Amino acid sequence: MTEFARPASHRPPRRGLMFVLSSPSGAGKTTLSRRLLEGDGDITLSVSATTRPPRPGEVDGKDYWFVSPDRFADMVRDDQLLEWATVFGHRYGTPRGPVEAALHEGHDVLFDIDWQGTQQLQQTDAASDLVRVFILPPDLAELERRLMGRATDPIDVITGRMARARDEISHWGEYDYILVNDNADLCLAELRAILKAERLRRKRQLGLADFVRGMLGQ
Ligand SMILES: Nc1nc2c(ncn2[C@@H]2O[C@H](COP(=O)(O)OP(=O)(O)O)[C@@H](O)[C@H]2O)c(=O)[nH]1
Ligand SMILES: Nc1ncnc2c1ncn2[C@@H]1O[C@H](COP(=O)(O)OP(=O)(O)O)[C@@H](O)[C@H]1O
Repeated sequence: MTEFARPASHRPPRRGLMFVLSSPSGAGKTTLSRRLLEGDGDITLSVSATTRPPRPGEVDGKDYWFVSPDRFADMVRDDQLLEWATVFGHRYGTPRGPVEAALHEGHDVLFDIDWQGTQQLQQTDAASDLVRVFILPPDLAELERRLMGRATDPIDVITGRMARARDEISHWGEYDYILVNDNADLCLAELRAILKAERLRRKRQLGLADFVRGMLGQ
């Protein structure tokens, strides 16, 4: 097959996009986002702030910024969060500074946030930069098996997460893409395909008109 290759230096600069992953707890978004980030130098994770206590193995500043309720309230008051919500009795929010800096530099940003946060981002000026992906489990029994198998939460917390799963899933219609995470390799390949195609959208190619004019000598 013939490839119409363009040298990278001839590519017009691109506008960064906001890649949102939501799912009921346990469907696999943390696993998938880690793998997506590993193989892609153009996208960075938005590390959320949360008042939830760290799970074993979670690292402050990498998985989350673990903050006190008072600190979180200060961040809200000082408008340091792009969006925030209460989930499972704890507060979670997206620090504004790192996201704005990454987008400004033309990098994409990955968000692991719930439907409430996604709705809030949708209402900002950045709505046209949003790509919203919802990840479904194959079924609810498998979701529960994954939460149990992850073994990071006590049984009452797992019960709470299962109770909220239906509510989270009911928001699937607010997303651009719906994936079923049955086979993680397949789901990852689908995520990569979405990201690749979204990056090529005309509206994200800054300076495209100049690029084409230059090509045509106009
Ligand atoms: N709105 C919002 N939701 C968040 C944020 N960070 C995490 N969440 C959501 O909070 C929920 C609970 O996250 P977590 O306690 O890590 O549990 P997990 O989803 O089972 O790994 C998930 O639905 C996350 O997507 C955030 O910054 N904003
Ligand atoms: N496709 C899959 N098949 C089987 N298990 C999976 C799959 N994807 C994720 N898991 C497992 O399910 C559990 C929950 O995944 P996780 O990524 O923590 O979910 P979330 O971040 O959505 O809460 C983890 O133990 C993970 O290894």
